[in-house]
Amino acid sequence: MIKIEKLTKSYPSRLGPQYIFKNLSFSFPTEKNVAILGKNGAGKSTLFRLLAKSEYPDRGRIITNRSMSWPVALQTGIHPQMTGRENTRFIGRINNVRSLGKYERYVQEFAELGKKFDLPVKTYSSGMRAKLVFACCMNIDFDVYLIDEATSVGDPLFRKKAKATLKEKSQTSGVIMVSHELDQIREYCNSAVLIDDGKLRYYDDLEAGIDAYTNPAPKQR
Ligand SMILES: Nc1ncnc2c1ncn2[C@@H]1O[C@H](COP(=O)(O)OP(=O)(O)OP(=O)(O)O)[C@@H](O)[C@H]1O
Repeated sequence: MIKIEKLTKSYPSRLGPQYIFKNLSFSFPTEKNVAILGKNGAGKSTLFRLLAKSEYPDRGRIITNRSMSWPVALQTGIHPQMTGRENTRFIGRINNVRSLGKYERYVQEFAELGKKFDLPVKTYSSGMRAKLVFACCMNIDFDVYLIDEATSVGDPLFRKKAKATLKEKSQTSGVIMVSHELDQIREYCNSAVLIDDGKLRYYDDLEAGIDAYTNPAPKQR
């Protein structure tokens, strides 16, 4: 169960508070993989951050009994001064990974960083950092993976592996995905939530959701 209850979220601005969601209530289906759709600025990333609890609402709450990954592309929780290995252990610990040694070995192998796994992350290229975060996330068994453009991680070889891993996860766990790439969405999702004007509309059929997103009905004046 992932339930949004009477949630309000705004950001301060010079024009006064900008409301993204006002008193929003919504239930995510748990047996489906959900694509979050909406035009630029609709609030997809904001919703993602709220789901991941990396941001808090002004009012209201999100209730869930499912474990959710952090949004992979955000790279939150990575400490530049710490090495890849230290970051891996830290992430494992805060996510209650049982066998930290095994987790560390899996991440090291998956991330393909070689000796640099023992160097501070601040010395990594952006692709290396992204690979580390992706490896840390995919090697934890979450109920739901929050995916934001994550399959564009790394070089083409790594990307192939990232896609295959994500495909496997999408068949055994839940996926909530934000992407403007419809091909990517079709690969991992089978339903959609369309954000429009601060409201969420659920489409049990992905294609119906994509159609509503790409061919919006004219707005009433
Ligand atoms: N930290 C912030 N401070 C102020 N305003 C913000 C902040 N983050 C987002 N916003 C505003 O909230 C609204 C929703 O932004 P969000 O990034 O969630 O949209 P999005 O649907 O993910 O857009 P895109 O498709 O362009 O990535 C936008 O109007 C944006 O300007």
